Amino acid sequence: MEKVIALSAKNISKTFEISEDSHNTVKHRLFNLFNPPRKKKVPALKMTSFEINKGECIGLLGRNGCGKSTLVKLLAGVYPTDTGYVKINGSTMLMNLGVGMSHELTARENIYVSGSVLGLKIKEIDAIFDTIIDFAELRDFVDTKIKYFSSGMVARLGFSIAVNAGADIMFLDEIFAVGDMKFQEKAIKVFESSWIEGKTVVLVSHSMDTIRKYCNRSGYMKNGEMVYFGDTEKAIELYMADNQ
Ligand SMILES: Nc1ncnc2c1ncn2[C@@H]1O[C@H](COP(=O)(O)OP(=O)(O)OP(=O)(O)O)[C@@H](O)[C@H]1O
Repeated sequence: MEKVIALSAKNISKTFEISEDSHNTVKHRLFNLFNPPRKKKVPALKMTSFEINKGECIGLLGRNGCGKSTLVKLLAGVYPTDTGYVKINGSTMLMNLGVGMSHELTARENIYVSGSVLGLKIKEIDAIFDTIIDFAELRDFVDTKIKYFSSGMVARLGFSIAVNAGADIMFLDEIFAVGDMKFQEKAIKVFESSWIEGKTVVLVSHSMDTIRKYCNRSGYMKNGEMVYFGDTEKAIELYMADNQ
């Protein structure tokens, strides 16, 4: 079968500038009038390029803070890149714990907003609305603002929207940590039975079993750098060596 490119990242990078000392009280500000807060640059993603083919499931591995979430946010267009560009062929959706949800809106409103962002028409959202609510097991909370939800409930709603309204390219950041054990089993079942087929997936996970099971290629990152992008077993080997 001919390969179709779903996503191509060319020379992308991202550096954050953070203030080391916030000086946020009046006293602090007065005493530090001539001593402004120090800025620190965090190179969260150093220059990298790669391509992902349609239908591939790509794993992203690396220790805490190595830049995995920053990379998926750049690919999904949540952050602009400092350099280079990301070319996307299809609709995208980023899923992690609660991202993209507005806490001032109810579950119902969030479903309509997320569905519209994914390009669905109101009628199309109407058609999948009940399935989303039932899968998330949130029937009693349809018209409750999600700021009153537990983090697991928000995550379940996000997962259910992603499963039922899903985009062509899915960025899944530690999704199997969503909800309680019963929900996790359900999430894995739906991921395996229907979802992974035909979708392009970028999967961030600290679970080697998950990466090994689903990903044909993987990226291994260290200190903001994509050290390796290719065979999953090799990426796992490098990650394991980094954890010694
Ligand atoms: N919005 C932000 N503003 C400033 N610094 C940030 C921001 N987001 C991430 N960083 C920094 O960028 C670096 C990479 O963070 P990132 O969240 O991408 O790592 P990660 O590999 O996803 O980590 P984890 O496995 O813990 O989720 C870290 O040093 C982090 O402190």
